[in-house]
Amino acid sequence: MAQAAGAPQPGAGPPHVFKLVLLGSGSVGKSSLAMRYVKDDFRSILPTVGCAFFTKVVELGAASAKLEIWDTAGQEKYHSVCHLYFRGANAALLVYDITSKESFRKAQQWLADLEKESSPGEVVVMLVGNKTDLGEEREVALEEGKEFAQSQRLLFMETSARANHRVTEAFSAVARELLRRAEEKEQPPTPRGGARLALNQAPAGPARCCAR
Ligand SMILES: Nc1nc2c(ncn2[C@@H]2O[C@H](COP(=O)(O)OP(=O)(O)OP(=O)(O)O)[C@@H](O)[C@H]2O)c(=O)[nH]1
Repeated sequence: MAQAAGAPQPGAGPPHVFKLVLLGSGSVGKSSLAMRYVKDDFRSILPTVGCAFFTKVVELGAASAKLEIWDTAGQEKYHSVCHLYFRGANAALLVYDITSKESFRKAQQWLADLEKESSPGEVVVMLVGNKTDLGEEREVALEEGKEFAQSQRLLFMETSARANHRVTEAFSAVARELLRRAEEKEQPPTPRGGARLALNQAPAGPARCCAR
């Protein structure tokens, strides 16, 4: 009998559930990225008040992950409230607008705030430069984003929610890294006390940059 689309494979466990927060200044496109990813839609959205919530199951080969996506308000007046949403986050998309140097500077502050609320390396963070469709107004060079991400050992990608450029790739790359860490945690300890990466340890080697 044909299996319903999206039904779990026999023997596969329930999907891992991960909390992912979208962080960044007002108007950088956090809600638009979430809307594009979850509903494949782009439309004018009012500024977020507090937080919006979406879920999406990502199929990655034999494994699947359920992302609980928390879209936080970027406007300064909501800043203090946003800290509440950081708690228990497994991943963060740290979004800036490539046409706004200020939003890039603020992303660095958001990272510092996130680090205050979590142990080092505990959260998978991807730096996202959004609005690549506005290339002519670009204020933040691709290299600047890449270099900052590398220096902080973050994943990195440039996207356009409007043009649907690399949005799914960004969320999928984060989900893949979350699953990789979860599977690593589930592995039995290696014999003879061999070295194994701690769950909260970033993988060795340079940060994986996915920018185009
Ligand atoms: N050109 C272009 N505009 C975008 C893109 N993503 C978002 N926008 C526009 O940027 C504006 C802000 O988008 P939002 O998604 O509301 O931004 P936000 O970061 O969620 O804003 P807050 O809710 O205030 O934190 C809207 O006018 C969007 O249509 C993009 O990739 N390209």
